[in-house]
Amino acid sequence: MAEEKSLLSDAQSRMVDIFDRIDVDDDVRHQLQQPRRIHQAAIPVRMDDGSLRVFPGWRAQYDQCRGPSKGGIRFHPDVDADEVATLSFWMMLKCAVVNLPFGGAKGGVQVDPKSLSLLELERLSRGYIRAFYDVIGPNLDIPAPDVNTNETIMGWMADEYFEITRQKVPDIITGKPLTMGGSAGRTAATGRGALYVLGAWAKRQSKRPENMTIAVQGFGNAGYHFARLAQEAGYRVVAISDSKGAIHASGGLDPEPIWRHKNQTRELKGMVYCESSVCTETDVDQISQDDLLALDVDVLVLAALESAITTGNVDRVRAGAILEIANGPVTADADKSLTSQGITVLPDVLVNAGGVIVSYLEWIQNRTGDYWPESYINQRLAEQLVGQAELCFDRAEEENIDYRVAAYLQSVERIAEAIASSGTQRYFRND
Ligand SMILES: NC(=O)C1=CN([C@@H]2O[C@H](COP(=O)(O)OP(=O)(O)OC[C@H]3O[C@@H](n4cnc5c(N)ncnc54)[C@H](O)[C@@H]3O)[C@@H](O)[C@H]2O)C=CC1
Ligand SMILES: O=C(O)CCC(=O)C(=O)O
Repeated sequence: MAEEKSLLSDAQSRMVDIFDRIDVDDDVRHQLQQPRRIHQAAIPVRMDDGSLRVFPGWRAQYDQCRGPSKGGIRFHPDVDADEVATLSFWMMLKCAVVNLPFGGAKGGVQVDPKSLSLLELERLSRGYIRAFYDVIGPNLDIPAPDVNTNETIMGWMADEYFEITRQKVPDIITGKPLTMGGSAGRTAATGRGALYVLGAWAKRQSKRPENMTIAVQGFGNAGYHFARLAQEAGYRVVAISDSKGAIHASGGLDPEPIWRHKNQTRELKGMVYCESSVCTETDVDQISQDDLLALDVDVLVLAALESAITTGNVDRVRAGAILEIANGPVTADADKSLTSQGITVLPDVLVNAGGVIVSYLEWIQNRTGDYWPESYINQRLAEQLVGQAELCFDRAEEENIDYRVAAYLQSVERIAEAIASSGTQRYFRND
């Protein structure tokens, strides 16, 4: 079955159509078929009880032809080399689609971070940098947060890098705490950017936020900030899920108190759902996570993990459009099915690029020492992301192609140009 392929082959299968549509040199095709490097390490961690555990970790660098590679670090029990490589491939496409001077990378550790104490988590984070400090760098490969990592972890990692290299180089990692050179606006940037892309698309469709309902799968950094800002912008957020369960209220949910409650109890259930007049507790139903994906809403937001929609559940989707905040939440075969059902998909490489755009702004601030207020960051984010999204939307309309194909074309054309500019002999030196 197609969906038993590795994640990377599934992701790569979308490139066939792209290469058929543009005149790309064979060298480029070959170069984009696999990551340039995947570094792997065993990361030893002394546990609080004195025992030693060793966690496998990876850093994949897909391509660096447009600049140093960029991408987050994920802590999750399912992380493996295939997943990290695939995420680095999507990072490469993402940075190019929004025209950042970066290639693509991603890192990960196979671990359940919820089973670690805070000190164990810090030792693991520092261990990751000890394992990979010589293959990352401000001009080489710049990590950032991803699933189950956050600004605290980026702070520990940056500090470990400073200790090893004896250099205060804040541009080594983005998504850091403000006190260590982090950028205003980075924490909410992925959700905010996704809202900007949704808004630009909705405007083209003459749809108004007040008339649109939204269900959000995944209530972490990206999903929460998206839901909060969407509600503020007038959209009605009617359902939210996380890894433990899902809640639904047709009158609308209030993301902020739900987030506070979740942070205190780690659960979505049993809380005061609304502080505003959106709904009362009795209006809220507990539903299954699968049922959230089948809700009849205007926009289904996928903000959890890869392969949320597969050929196994795609027929249940009733939303008018899908907003992909997660990386790779729809498999290639499921994507074809959505297109044939007439369901619009706003693709991950564009929708979730707000995070890396603000990471880029953080990197610039670190390199210049000139720090900017959040209002200016959000303005730059909007200009860069919406500007590039409009180019994709225009192309999709002009060429009658879906948004993912338009985004991939925009990206691959830029990458191919950079590869061409690097010359044809760089892999053939006798060194
Ligand atoms: N944090 C960032 O800046 C960026 C994140 N992304 C992508 O967005 C997605 C989410 O990332 P973050 O919010 O940072 O991670 P996070 O770790 O903060 O949150 C992930 C959320 O997904 C939920 N989840 C996991 N499995 C689920 C399931 N089966 N059903 C429903 N919910 C489930 C978790 O409970 C958690 O609420 C990932 O695909 C990530 O790669 C993309 C661009 C940037
Ligand atoms: O902020 C960054 O550099 C990368 C964020 C990330 O991992 C992603 O966009 O998937």
